[in-house]
Amino acid sequence: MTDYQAVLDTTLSHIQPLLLSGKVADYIPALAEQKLGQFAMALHTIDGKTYTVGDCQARFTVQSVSKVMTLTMALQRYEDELWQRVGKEPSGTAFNSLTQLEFENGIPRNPFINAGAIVTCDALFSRLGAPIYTMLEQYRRQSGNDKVVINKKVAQSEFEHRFRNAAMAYLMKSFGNFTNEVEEVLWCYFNYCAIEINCAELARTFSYLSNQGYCAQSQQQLLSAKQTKQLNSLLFTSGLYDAAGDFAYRVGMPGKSGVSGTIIAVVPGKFTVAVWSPGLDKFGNSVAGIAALECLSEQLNTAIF
Ligand SMILES: NC(=O)CC[C@H](N)C(=O)O
Repeated sequence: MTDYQAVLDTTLSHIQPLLLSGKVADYIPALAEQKLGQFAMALHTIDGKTYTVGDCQARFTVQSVSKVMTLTMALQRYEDELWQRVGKEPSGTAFNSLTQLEFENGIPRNPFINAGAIVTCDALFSRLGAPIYTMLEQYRRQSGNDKVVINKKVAQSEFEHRFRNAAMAYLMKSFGNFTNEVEEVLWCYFNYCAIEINCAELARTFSYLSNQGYCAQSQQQLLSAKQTKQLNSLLFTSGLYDAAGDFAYRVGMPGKSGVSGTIIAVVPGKFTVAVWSPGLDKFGNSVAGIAALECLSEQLNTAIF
């Protein structure tokens, strides 16, 4: 039996020298208030045990990790139609790039870059009566904490500085790839990004990715085993934007990062792990977070390959 606690403890001592590396995201003023030097990591096994290290009480916003849940909820409601509106290919560009979107006629490369998540949000928006509340409730159920909230200050700050994301959404609208009111969908997207959680809750929330689509916490089959395999494959190729290849090489797991400094990663059939440390590299990925996952993967020797 693997001693996951020992693995996490070793990981923490390994990444200590990196805790002040990188820069906090400053293009969203409310996120710029995060302090360097913080770290938390939690691993949730498919038999329901959670192991933690670092400051697992600390709460942070999920940011782009929300894109995984948005896609999950959209896949519950759409079949192939969704893939007419968003692709499955790695983008090789920054998460907020506009150029490729113009060249490719308003069809984003994949659901894990901003344009792709925003169009997926638009699709979901068309199918939900109360899209923000429904999403929040889903996090509450899956995380096991019915007090999970949206950080309204972050949501508001993102909305006030929405220009790039708004440009993407309007560009998609101009190509006929947007159904609802742009501003309403953006507000919904920012609220999804601003859901506030801690590492242990986050690992539990995404435990279905390691458990063939089944969330034991909420007792829901969120996706079929096949859909889960497909989603993990897309995360592997595109979850870390234009650093997906480097992450695949170093960590060897499907993963998704967010600009709050969080990353989730999955070993199917074993566990989901969540890490958080706010210092980001130039791609917008947590420096200590990637190093921690690399260290974890080396110790366990259970990457998927
Ligand atoms: N990479 C990210 O985490 C980006 C999410 C952020 N809310 C944005 O839209 O810019």
